[in-house]
Amino acid sequence: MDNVLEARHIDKYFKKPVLFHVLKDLNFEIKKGEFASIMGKSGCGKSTLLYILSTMDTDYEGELYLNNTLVTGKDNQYLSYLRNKHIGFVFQFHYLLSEFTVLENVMLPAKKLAEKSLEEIEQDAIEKLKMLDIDHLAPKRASRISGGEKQRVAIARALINDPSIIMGDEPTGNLDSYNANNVFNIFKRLSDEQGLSLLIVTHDEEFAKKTDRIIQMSDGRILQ
Ligand SMILES: Nc1ncnc2c1ncn2[C@@H]1O[C@H](COP(=O)(O)OP(=O)(O)OP(=O)(O)O)[C@@H](O)[C@H]1O
Repeated sequence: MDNVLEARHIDKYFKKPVLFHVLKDLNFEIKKGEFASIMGKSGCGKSTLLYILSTMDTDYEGELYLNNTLVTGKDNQYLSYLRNKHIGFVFQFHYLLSEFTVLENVMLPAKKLAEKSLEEIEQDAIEKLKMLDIDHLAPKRASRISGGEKQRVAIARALINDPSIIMGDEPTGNLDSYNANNVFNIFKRLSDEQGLSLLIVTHDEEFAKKTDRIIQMSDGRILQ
């Protein structure tokens, strides 16, 4: 099996203020190298699903597999390690540390993982920045670069531990069409050339149409 991510019978309830069945028997998988998008009206459960798939929310029913390993029921320490090693995140807002340099920001998740020397981590970070054509930004403070550049730095940071999958919540939501297209092209290249899997929540239909597959959600379900 070549599935990077597999969701089986995922149900989620919010218990307050009233019992609310937000995700209803979701089943799907993301294959190695697949570039998928999740679309659906506001409030249909996209972000809730992404929290579960990224192992940040463990309060759900059903099973979640990452790289064919069951992650449901594992303890927080294991999940935190798993997230850092196998999942790269890109959000609508970049969450870079503004007083740190671009290079330092990209290095952070690898420092947290602590599996390589600082020299190796720095080399890896420069390599990721080169891959995204922004190595010239390495010494700049994150507060001193443009919005489009910040999002590319956030992608470099998401790639630093060579994850199996990139998950994004509206990663182009805050960008103009030129920079949004740029981000799409980077994702496409990562999937085509490096076999990286991507799962991106988006409201941008043009973006979604160009991905390999649109997972369409409505009222907590996946439409076939
Ligand atoms: N912590 C919570 N407690 C109770 N209800 C919640 C909670 N978080 C979200 N909801 C509700 O669950 C539903 C799904 O929310 P979610 O944020 O997943 O939607 P979404 O599809 O990502 O929306 P958007 O496109 O606007 O970001 C919404 O009706 C929301 O109000």
